[in-house]
Amino acid sequence: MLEDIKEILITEEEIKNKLKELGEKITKDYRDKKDVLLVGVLKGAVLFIADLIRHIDLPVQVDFMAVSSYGASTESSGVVRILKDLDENIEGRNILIVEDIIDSGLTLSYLYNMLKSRKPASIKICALLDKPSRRKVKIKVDYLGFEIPDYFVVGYGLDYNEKYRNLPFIGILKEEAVKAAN
Ligand SMILES: O=P(O)(O)OC[C@H]1O[C@H](OP(=O)(O)OP(=O)(O)O)[C@H](O)[C@@H]1O
Ligand code: HPA
Ligand SMILES: [Mg+2]
Repeated sequence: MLEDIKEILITEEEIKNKLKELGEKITKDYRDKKDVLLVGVLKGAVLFIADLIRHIDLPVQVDFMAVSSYGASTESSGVVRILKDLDENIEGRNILIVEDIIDSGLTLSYLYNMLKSRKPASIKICALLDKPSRRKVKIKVDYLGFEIPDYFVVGYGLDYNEKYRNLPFIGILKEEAVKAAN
């Protein structure tokens, strides 16, 4: 796996420090809110949400949605497929969507609008990575880890063709590795 990585963009240590910062900010902002539900977006956000909730000092609940739009490509198909919906009703609840990356923005824009139509009390977005140079639709991010340049990145939950999710850092994939998998 490591031989397919061109460069480490964000180290394990940098991720750890950022999560602490984000968790503290979320704890402060949501202190007076009741019924806070974190919605993790599978599969990419699994590592992020698992580590982030350990830094949130509030009685939050967690649910997941599974969506997929990339498949075995480095370009979004533009079609967001819902593979698993939330288990619970979100009407009147305070929703924080937790995503690993905002690239074209198509996934989050779709999810945000869909969840908003279910009448939550509030809805905000927390994303570990933002690649603004590739944006196709406007997204307002409330909590952001890192802004990154236009590279296809893997690790810490992010995959290419379902591989590399278990790397502990965020790395740039070598172009040969992209070709080899196709
Ligand atoms: O802003 P966008 O261009 O829509 O890209 C971001 C989305 O793409 C990836 O998901 P993917 O479809 O690869 O599913 P996965 O999380 O299961 O890997 C990523 O985890 C985000 O959900
Ligand atoms: O750079 C990326 N890496 C992995 N998955 C992604 N989904 C959107 N952008 C990316
Ligand atoms: Mg993916």
